[in-house]
Parts: sequence; structure tokens; C-alpha cells
Amino acid sequence: MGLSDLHLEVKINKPRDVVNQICMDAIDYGKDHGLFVAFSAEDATRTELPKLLDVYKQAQDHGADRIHIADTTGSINPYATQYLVKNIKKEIDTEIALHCHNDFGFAVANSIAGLFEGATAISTTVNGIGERAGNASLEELIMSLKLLYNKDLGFKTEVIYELSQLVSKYSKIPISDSKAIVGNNVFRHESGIHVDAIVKNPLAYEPFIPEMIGTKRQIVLGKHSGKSAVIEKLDTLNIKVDDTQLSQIVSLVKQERERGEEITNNKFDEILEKVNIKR
Ligand SMILES: CC(=O)SCCNC(=O)CCNC(=O)[C@H](O)C(C)(C)COP(=O)(O)OP(=O)(O)OC[C@H]1O[C@@H](n2cnc3c(N)ncnc32)[C@H](O)[C@@H]1OP(=O)(O)O
Ligand SMILES: O=C(O)CCC(=O)C(=O)O
Repeated sequence: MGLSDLHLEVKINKPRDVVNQICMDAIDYGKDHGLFVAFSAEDATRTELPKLLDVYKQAQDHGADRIHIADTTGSINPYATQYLVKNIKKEIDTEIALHCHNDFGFAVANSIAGLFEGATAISTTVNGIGERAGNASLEELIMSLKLLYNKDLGFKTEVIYELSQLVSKYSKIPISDSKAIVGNNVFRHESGIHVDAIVKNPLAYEPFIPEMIGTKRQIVLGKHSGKSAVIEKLDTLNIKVDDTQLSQIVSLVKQERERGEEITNNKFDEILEKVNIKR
């Protein structure tokens, strides 16, 4: 139920005590029917704390199994989330969940901040899909808890990429190339200095190896490429070149990309022909 003053006015247009009673009746109904009842205060992060605590206490007294803090407009930040959860936890024993939207890009950070203060459940969605800017992304939460906070939730991370692709395919919601964890560019490298280091040790420019989520690294040739990237490409084709040919290939790759041409396998073959290398 939307419990900020704004939601009461715009959506229900009834006094707070009447609306609270509707919520309690719903909780009673659920409990009378043997259900697990999670009571969510929508727009909780724009509801004055005493009003929020009051309704959560009532929900607890009516036997709610979990209370939800819904950051309906994604407007809270991690520090405020910590403050909010800490103060609710002082007064409420019931399990606390967070439902965070991503309007300012904080959904996962806010969820983690809440977990730090004792929240125990998080609403997530694959690829972060959801109303407007979406909700906390499952894959971002799993991987950041595992790798940045050493908290393994026990998920098989190696199926994350496949799951993300499946959800995108069936929901028909494309994944942005730069989407954290599962975006197409996340393990894609072009800049010469990066590629040189990646070839020696991928962790120089990757926080974790792509196989961990079931995907692969891509090294692409473009206007930022240097010799290492071209050598890497030639190695995959089993082609050896001398230093002069290598320099010629690197500058042709840059020129072609500058002209707007993607360096596909065919384009790379054309470049090799120009420097008299046969495949
Ligand atoms: C927490 C969340 O917000 S999750 C996302 C919300 N979920 C959904 O919207 C589920 C999908 N929605 C639907 O299928 C439809 O909106 C229905 C069946 C729920 C309602 O359909 P309709 O009766 O046509 O109403 P409509 O879609 O216009 O919604 C407005 C009505 O919902 C009421 N409403 C809003 N919040 C609540 C609530 N928490 N409890 C009860 N009624 C509510 C409004 O007061 C308004 O009632 P009114 O028409 O008497 O003024
Ligand atoms: O708390 C929930 O589970 C749902 C709340 C919600 O969808 C919202 O307020 O954005």
C-alpha cells in the first residue's frame, strides 16, 4: 500500500488510519488462510519515519512475516538506506526486505546498504528489468556480494549470462551494451594498452574472468588497437609476420576503422592481402 502523504492523497484519497486498517485487514486475511504475508509500504522512502514505524509495528502485531521497505521512486541513497533500516530494526523484530528501484542508478548499492544493517531479503530482477529504470539487478547483486563482499549466496554463477540472454529474448527487452556484468561490452577490449596487458593477465583490466558468468572475452580491432591486439588476432589465424608487415597491418586497421569500417574477419583478410599476406 502506498503510505506516503502523496500516495494517500493521489491514489487512495482516504485518511491514513483508514488505509492502515485496510492493510491490517488484508494481513489478517492472509494469516487466517495460512499464507506467508509480506507487508509492503510503497513509497516508504518518502514517508515520514514515525508514520512508517507506526504501520510496520501494527503489521508486526497482526502477524506479518516480513515487512518491505519499497523505494518506489528510487530516490534514496545508500547512507540514507542504512539510517532507515537501522532505525526500523531498533523497533521491529520482523524480517526486513528491500524493494529498490533504479531511477538514480542506486538500486543495487541501496540493497547492499540495507543488507549491512540487517535486512535479509532483496527484490531483484534478471537484467534489472522493471518499471521505468528498473529494479535491483539479480546478477549485479550476486556478483558484487560474492566478489566485493565475500558473501556467496550459492547461485551457479556460470549460468548468469545464459539466463540474462534468455530473459532478454523472451521479454523482448534488449540489454544495453554497457549493462554491468552481462552487457556485450563488459569483456570486450579494444584499446592497445589494455589489450597488451589483457593478453598477459586478463585481471589487469577485468574484475573477474568472463567464464565465471558463462561468457567469453572478445578482443576487437579498431582505431585504438596496437601491435599486441594484431599479434593476438594473427595468432588465432596461425599467421607469422615480420615487424614491417605488423606495423603496416596496425596502421591499416586504424585507417579502416577511422573510415567507419568494422574490422570483421573479411575486412581483416582484405588488410592482409594489401600487405601481401596470404591465408
Ligand atoms: C506495489 C506495486 O505498485 S506493484 C505494481 C502494481 N500492480 C499492478 O498495477 C497490477 C496490475 N494492475 C491491474 O491489473 C489493474 O490496475 C487492477 C486490476 C489492479 C485495477 O484495475 P482497475 O480497477 O481498472 O483500476 P486502475 O488500474 O485504474 O487503478 C486505479 C485504482 O486502484 C486503486 N488502488 C491503488 N492502490 C491500491 C491499493 N494498494 N489497494 C487497493 N486499491 C488501490 C486506486 O485507488 C484506484 O481506484 P478507483 O478506480 O476506485 O479510483
Ligand atoms: O515492496 C514490494 O514488493 C513492491 C513495491 C513496489 O513495487 C514499489 O513500490 O515500487
